[in-house]
Amino acid sequence: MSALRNIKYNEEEDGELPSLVTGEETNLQEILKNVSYDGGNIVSDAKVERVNKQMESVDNNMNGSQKRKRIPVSIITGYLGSGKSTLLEKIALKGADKKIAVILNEFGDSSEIEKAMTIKNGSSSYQEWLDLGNGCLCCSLKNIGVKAIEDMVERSPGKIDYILLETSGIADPAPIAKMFWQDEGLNSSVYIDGIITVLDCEHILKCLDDVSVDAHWHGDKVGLEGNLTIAHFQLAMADRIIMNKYDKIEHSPNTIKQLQKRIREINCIAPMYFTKYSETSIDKLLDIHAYDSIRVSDILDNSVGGGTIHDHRMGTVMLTFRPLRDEEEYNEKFLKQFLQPLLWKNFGALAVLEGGSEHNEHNWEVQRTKGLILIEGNKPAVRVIQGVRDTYDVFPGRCDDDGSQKECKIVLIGKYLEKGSIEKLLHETLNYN
Ligand SMILES: Nc1nc2c(ncn2[C@@H]2O[C@H](COP(=O)(O)OP(=O)(O)OP(=O)(O)O)[C@@H](O)[C@H]2O)c(=O)[nH]1
Ligand SMILES: [Zn+2]
Repeated sequence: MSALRNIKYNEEEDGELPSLVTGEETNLQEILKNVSYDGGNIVSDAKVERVNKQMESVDNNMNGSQKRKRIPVSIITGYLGSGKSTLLEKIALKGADKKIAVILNEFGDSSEIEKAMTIKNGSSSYQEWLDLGNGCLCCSLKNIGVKAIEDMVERSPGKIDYILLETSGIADPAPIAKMFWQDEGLNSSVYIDGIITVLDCEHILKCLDDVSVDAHWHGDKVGLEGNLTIAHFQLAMADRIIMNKYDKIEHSPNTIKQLQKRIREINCIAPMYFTKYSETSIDKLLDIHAYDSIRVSDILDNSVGGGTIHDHRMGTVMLTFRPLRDEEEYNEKFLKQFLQPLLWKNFGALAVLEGGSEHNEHNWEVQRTKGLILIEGNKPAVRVIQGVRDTYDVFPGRCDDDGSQKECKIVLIGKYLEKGSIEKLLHETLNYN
C-alpha cells in the first residue's frame, strides 16, 4: 500500500491512470509496474487517498478470507475421572490427519493451573506451558488464557485445524463457552464449536445426588447455591454427551435405563453416545456448529419429548408457538417482555413465574437457550437465538429447505424451570387466546 504513495504520475505524459485498483485484479503488481515513474508531479493526494482506500479494502478482503478460516474450539468437560483425557488421546490418534491443538487444564495440589498447549502437527509436537496462576480456568481464561490462545494461533498460521480445550473436572463450562462466543477479540481467529461432556456411567448418578453444598473436590470447597452440582451444569451445557465407562454398567439394563432417563431430564437435546474408554468416531464430535445459526434447527429437532421436568433442580423446557406477526411483536413483545425478563430475571417474569412451585421464588435460572423464531409480515425473517445464562445473541437463520418449519421453537435448559409458568409468560406476552 505504501508503494502507491511513491507513484509519481503526470497525466499528459502517461495518459490515463489504469482504472483504480478494485482488488479483483490478480496482476496487481503488473498494473502498478506499468504505471511509469516519471519523477515529475506527484499524483494528487485525493487520488492517492482513494487508491490507498481501495488497497485497504483489498487487504480487508484478504483478511476477510483469512478471517473466514476461523478455528473451531471444542470444550471437553466432565466430572473428575470421567475419561476426558482418554477421549483426547482417542481424538488425537484418530484425527492424526487433522492438525489438533490440545489445551489441557489440570488443577494441581497447590491449586496452580498449568496450561499445556500442544500442537500435534504430524509427528512433531511442541509444548507450551502457561501458568495462569489463578484457581479458576473459566475466570482466568478471560484474560491471560485468551491472549495465549490467540498468540498460539497467530504463531502457527495454517498449522491448526481444531482446538480441543479440556477443562478440569470442576470447571463450569458455561462461562468458558460464553467467553469464546462473546469475546470480540477472539472472534478474529477462533470460535466455539460445541461442548462435549464426558460422564462416568458408573458414578454419575452419585455425583448428581451429591448435592450437599459443602461438596469438596481436590480439597477445594466448591459450594454451590441451590444445591446443584457442577456435574449438573456440565450436563446442561452439553452439545454432545459421551456416556463413558459403559463396560461398568453394560450388564445391568435397569441402570442404563435409569441413567438415560436422568440425563434426559437435565438435557433433552444433546445426542448421547455410550463408549468404553471414550472410543467413538470423531466426526460425531468435531464441526458440530452448536453455537452458530445454521444447525440450531436440527439441534432443536433432535430434542426428544416435551422436556417435562421430573428433577426440579435442572431441566429442559421446550416450547413451540405460532410465528410472530412482525418485527414489532418480535422486538417489543417476544424479546422485551418474554426472553429478556426470563434470562435477566427481572420483575416482569418473576411476577408470573413466582406462581410456580416452592422452588421458584428467586433461584430459578436459565443456563442455556436455543431458539428458532419465524417472523411473518411484509419482511418475513428467520432468527436463531443462542443464549448462555444471561447473555444471548441473535443470528439470521434459515429454515430447513423443505419449509417444514411452521412454528417457532425455543429450548431452555436451567435450574428450577417450570414449563407451565414459562408457557404462561409466553402466552401472556403474545396474548395467546
Ligand atoms: N473401566 C473403564 N475405565 C476407564 C474408561 N475410560 C477411562 N477409564 C479410566 O478412568 C481413569 C480416568 O480417566 P481420564 O481420562 O484420566 O479421566 P479425566 O476425566 O481426564 O480425569 P481428570 O482429568 O482427573 O478429571 C483412567 O484410569 C482411565 O484409564 C472406561 O470406559 N472404562
Ligand atoms: Zn471460574
